Amino acid sequence: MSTIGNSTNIVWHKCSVEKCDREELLEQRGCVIWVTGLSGSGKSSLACALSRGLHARGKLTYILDGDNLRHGLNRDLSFRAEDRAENIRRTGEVAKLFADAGVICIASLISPYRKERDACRALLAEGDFIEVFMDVPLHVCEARDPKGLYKLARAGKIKGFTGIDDPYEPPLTSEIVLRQNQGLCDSPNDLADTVISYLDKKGYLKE
Ligand SMILES: Nc1ncnc2c1ncn2[C@@H]1O[C@H](COP(=O)(O)OS(=O)(=O)O)[C@@H](OP(=O)(O)O)[C@H]1O
Ligand SMILES: Nc1ncnc2c1ncn2[C@@H]1O[C@H](COP(=O)(O)OP(=O)(O)O)[C@@H](O)[C@H]1O
Repeated sequence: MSTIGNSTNIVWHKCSVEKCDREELLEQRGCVIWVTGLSGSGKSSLACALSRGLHARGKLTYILDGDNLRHGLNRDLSFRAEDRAENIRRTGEVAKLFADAGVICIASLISPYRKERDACRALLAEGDFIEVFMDVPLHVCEARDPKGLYKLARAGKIKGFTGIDDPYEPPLTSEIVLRQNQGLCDSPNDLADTVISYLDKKGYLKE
């Protein structure tokens, strides 16, 4: 018997069908691709391009997008530091379940805090958490501003907006860093190809 969090007297129930069996069926390895970066850095665009690219190769993916999760699972959470931390924790746990199902799970959230991202990494086996840092400067994200949120934040109409008056802690040791090249950004499809090549090289797309 054990105590985990607030649950007491709970015992893990193991099934004879395991992750490796599901992976054999799917002909791929389950993992989490964690896409982090400022609002407007291209996380959702990359996630979609990646999902499309992998789908075309016959690989099963699922996207956990911050904005979308806040419509359901995380609808009770605000953008206060502790709620962002809980947002990331929950998403990390869900992503872990998808990876255990054998799915290539793409989580795209601002996830501004290093500590919480690293805690999500720690939930997965070595190598199964692949952090992708959208290293796009604030001024580029702000110029894009597709939802007009930076404008509102600059006008003081949104408080605690990441990059303006709320922190973003860039990753120090991401598996993949996607940044502009001589002031130009590759297209989402080209960026997705970089991630797909990484997955291929690491054996996550085994036929
Ligand atoms: N205060 C504040 N700060 C940052 N972002 C804000 C805020 N308020 C609303 N939004 C919109 O919410 C989207 C980010 O949600 P996330 O769940 O990814 O954020 S976090 O990981 O909990 O920090 C984010 O979406 P993206 O632009 O796709 O990143 C914003 O559109
Ligand atoms: N690689 C890219 N190059 C140029 N513009 C991009 C790129 N990726 C996304 N965008 C544009 O930037 C804006 C924000 O993209 P989005 O994927 O919604 O970012 P995020 O999910 O990080 O907020 C959108 O207008 C999108 O069309």
